[in-house]
Amino acid sequence: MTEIPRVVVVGTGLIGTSVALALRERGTEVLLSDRDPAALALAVELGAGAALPDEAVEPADVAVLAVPPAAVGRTLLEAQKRGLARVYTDVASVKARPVMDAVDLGCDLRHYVPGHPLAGRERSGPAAARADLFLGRPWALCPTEAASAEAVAAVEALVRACGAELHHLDPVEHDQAVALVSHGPHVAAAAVAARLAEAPPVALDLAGQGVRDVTRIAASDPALWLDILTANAAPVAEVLDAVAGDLALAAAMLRATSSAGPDVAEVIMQKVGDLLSRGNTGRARIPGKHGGVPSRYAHVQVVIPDRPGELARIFEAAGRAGVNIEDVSIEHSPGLPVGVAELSVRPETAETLAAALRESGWSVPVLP
Ligand SMILES: NC(=O)C1=CN([C@@H]2O[C@H](COP(=O)(O)OP(=O)(O)OC[C@H]3O[C@@H](n4cnc5c(N)ncnc54)[C@H](O)[C@@H]3O)[C@@H](O)[C@H]2O)C=CC1
Ligand SMILES: O=C(O)C(=O)Cc1ccc(O)cc1
Repeated sequence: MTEIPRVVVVGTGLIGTSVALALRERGTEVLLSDRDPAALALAVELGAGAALPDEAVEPADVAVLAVPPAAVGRTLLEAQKRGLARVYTDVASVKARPVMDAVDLGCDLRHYVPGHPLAGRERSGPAAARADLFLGRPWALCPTEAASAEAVAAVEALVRACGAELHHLDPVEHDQAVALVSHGPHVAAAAVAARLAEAPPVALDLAGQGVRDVTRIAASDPALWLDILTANAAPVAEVLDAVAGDLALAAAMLRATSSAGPDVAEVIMQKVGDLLSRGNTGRARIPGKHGGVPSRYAHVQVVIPDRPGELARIFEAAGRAGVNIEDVSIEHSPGLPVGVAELSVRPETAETLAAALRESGWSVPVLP
């Protein structure tokens, strides 16, 4: 029997639907609600749970509010008025503002445990949801002093059921931390990606993995991120000032070196070298860099020629081998004759798939 038999999820976008899918796998009964009927219908179709009826329901163990930060306070108030659950949590990327809103609106703080999973994607909506999104990822809980021990324990059980790692922080400390590790980097990624908006095709054709890595999160929903940045403005501004300072110094040094003699140029460039070295140090301090994020799937990489129908043929070959493809991503640079498809499959089927694809003529690197 699962520790949390019944959960309500309000907001069936990327995060709400991912939470619901993760809990469904553990046998939790999930009721779903969203003001957007299409988002709700798709989440239900994906197997994330059943639609919350309009009439009164037996209170769930926990209600997860997975709506944008500015909507958390009001959504909490409405959910508590309806008596949707015994305990409430949210997943918003900022914590101090939603807590303040909840206080100002007179919400019941004893049964509210603010939370934030540090896992997500650059895509929104239920279609992007994944049951394994939170596996091994940090999930911050920021209970106020008013929160009851039982409420905290219930939300802790929900976080563990999603496979995430618990971190307890104060809301203000949380917001400063995420300014550094999430919100500041987001704006920096957007600034780098914005350079490409008007870049000539000849430059874009040369884009490799580096620029893709640095700009991936720049593809995120601007409306959601405006909400996040508005709610965490001062801490993010501080991080951006520091990044801008480093960039301005690097630009000044690069400009100076082009007109300096070789000896002076070497001294000037040392400043840029210092920044690159500090970058190495900072990057090395990110936990989990060796193990990466745990995933329940094995990943089979296939080199695919850039011609119509190639993916369909791979799927057919996988089907003939009796292997179900759980997910697929493609790395492909326009103009290059080949790309790499990464097929996510259950680990016990990876060798079968690799062998079947090799037999049909595809190049499949040896599995790790
Ligand atoms: N996108 C990400 O990678 C992450 C997002 N978060 C947080 O999770 C929350 C949800 O974000 P996503 O799932 O990415 O967004 P999303 O846009 O995919 O989903 C949000 C859903 O909430 C619904 N919604 C909006 N206002 C509502 C309201 N007042 N009442 C009921 N439903 C409402 C929308 O219709 C939408 O279906 C946000 O607070 C965000 O800060 C947390 C971690 C990661
Ligand atoms: O896409 C990613 O890798 C992210 O890290 C996304 C993300 C966005 C917002 C959050 O509050 C937490 C994580």
